Amino acid sequence: MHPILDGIDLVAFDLDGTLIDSVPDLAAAVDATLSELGLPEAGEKKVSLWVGNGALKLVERALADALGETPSSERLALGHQRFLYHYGRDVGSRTRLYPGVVEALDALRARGLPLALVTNKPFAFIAPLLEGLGLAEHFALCLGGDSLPEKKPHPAPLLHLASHFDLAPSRCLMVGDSRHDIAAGRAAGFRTLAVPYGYNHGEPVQASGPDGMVESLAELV
Ligand SMILES: O=C(O)COP(=O)(O)O
Ligand SMILES: [Mg+2]
Repeated sequence: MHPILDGIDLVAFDLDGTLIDSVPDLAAAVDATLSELGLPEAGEKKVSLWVGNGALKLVERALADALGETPSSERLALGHQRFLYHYGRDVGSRTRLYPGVVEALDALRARGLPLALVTNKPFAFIAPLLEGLGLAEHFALCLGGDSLPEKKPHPAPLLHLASHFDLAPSRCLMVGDSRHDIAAGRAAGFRTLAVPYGYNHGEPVQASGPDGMVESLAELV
């Protein structure tokens, strides 16, 4: 086991960019939304830079880029609604697990460590995605970006987890791909571990100062 797990009793994982490469499906839904609104499509490269703060922010960034200005609240509300519709129609057909994810989750579970999922993605998309990937049974608790009044980088979802499992935050580890995961983890008093292969607005996640880094989750176990 990786030394970062010493003294850890709960491992919380981010989803997009950490466990799954979800940008192909996110970009398809963003592009379907933009086309419907008569705007040019964005493509996967741009969408990968906008992921990380939930669906509403993703749509706001896409509309601002296409329009060259901040979208009106009416246009944003419509875009958000259309994005949720398009993403919900096909949440996972092009989404893939990153290498090492299944081995890591299986090995941690075999050691009796409870696993949690803390994503900024809307809660409604979590179950269909996990089911499609064969991970429906792996997590003792899942929180989405709309499960609580605050989302990452706010510490509230992580503090909720620690208290749900009756653990001191210092016995919990947050594993993620973006500065929002590391900031939330640090603010909650969790240990933090970053992966470099996901989405962090085009910046290296090392810059946010995680307690550890692994190239692949397989290194955890
Ligand atoms: O939905 C997002 O913007 C990002 O989701 P994540 O928190 O699982 O990376
Ligand atoms: Mg992420």
